[in-house]
Amino acid sequence: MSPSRPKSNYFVSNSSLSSLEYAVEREMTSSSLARHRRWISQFKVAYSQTKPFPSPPSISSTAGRHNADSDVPSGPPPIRVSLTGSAGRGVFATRKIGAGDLIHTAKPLVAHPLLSSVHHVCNFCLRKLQRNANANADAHRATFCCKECERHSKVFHDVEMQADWSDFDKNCRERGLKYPLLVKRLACMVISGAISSDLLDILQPSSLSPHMVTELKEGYSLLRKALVKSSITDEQLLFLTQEWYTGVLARIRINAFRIELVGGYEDLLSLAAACVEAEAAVGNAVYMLPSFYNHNCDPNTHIIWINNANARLKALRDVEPDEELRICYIDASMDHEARQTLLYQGFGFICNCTRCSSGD
Ligand SMILES: C[S@@+](CC[C@H](N)C(=O)[O-])C[C@H]1O[C@@H](n2cnc3c(N)ncnc32)[C@H](O)[C@@H]1O
Repeated sequence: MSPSRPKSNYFVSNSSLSSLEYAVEREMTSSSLARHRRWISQFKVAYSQTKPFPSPPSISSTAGRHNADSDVPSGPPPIRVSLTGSAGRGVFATRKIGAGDLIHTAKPLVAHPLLSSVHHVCNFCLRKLQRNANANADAHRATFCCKECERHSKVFHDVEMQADWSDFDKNCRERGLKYPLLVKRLACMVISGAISSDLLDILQPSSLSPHMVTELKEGYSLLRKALVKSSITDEQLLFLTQEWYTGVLARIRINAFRIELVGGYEDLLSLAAACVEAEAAVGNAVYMLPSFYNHNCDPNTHIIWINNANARLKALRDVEPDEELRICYIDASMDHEARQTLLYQGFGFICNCTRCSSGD
């Protein structure tokens, strides 16, 4: 998604699913429920077929002092997904939530490091590596922060390793594209049998400009070529049509999060440096539940990443039961006109939040 959302399942826990499903069902009329049954069942598929990022290994002083999962509340998250009046589906509080409370965590459906970060972060969870991967090591070998991430990455890594991605990556690098990398990873996950090719269908797609469609055709052709040249069979590639590629990219564009880690003191310093020097992000990821959060320029919720791509949704102020939880997709410090332009060009809507309505 560019402009990137606050610069993102594997998901919440399994136990949360039943309560989420219950909350969704309770809110829907029978006809809208029928329409949404498909995505409810896809929640189940995704929950059962994808593995969550593992808990971080023991925290070292250089990796930061926070344990991203240490204060994860137990039990189902206090939210439900239902239709809003004017912004499609949204996430609502089911009870009072206090300012600063952790609402829920979410693990990526798919994550990928930026090409400039591949040797600096874990190829699975995007955790910063203690030391950069050995520059002399095989440039094609992915790096992982721990054995567990290496094991979990089997859902895409074995397939990724069979193909030569140099042309595909070169195209992304030259054009500054990051979302095709997520599509490539998803395609490898489908080929390995870890996910179904329609996993992202429940997410809202963005519309694509003619320029994007042209760019996309090239990305599709390079992806297909790389896989066809490898030992992947024609049968395994049946799903990989241009229509599939376009549908996935259109959903990623509007639902992906740009991940900036705020681990420890060192990360804070590098973030500060990145503000003036270069890219602060380490990668991009798509989640399920966080994709249903709508935008507000004065949000009551925010999403943060501490040590890795596991997202944490936190309340910024007290939230009442049934109040919609909204995050800010863009840099809220921009002026009114810049925010409106970015939201319209990136997400296709005109923001009429209280702040925008007052011209602030
Ligand atoms: C990430 S999705 C959010 C979930 C989405 N409403 C759904 O039904 O899946 C982003 C899309 O939601 C809608 N949206 C989000 N915030 C909005 C807002 N403040 N006003 C109008 N539409 C909004 C826009 O269509 C936007 O492209």
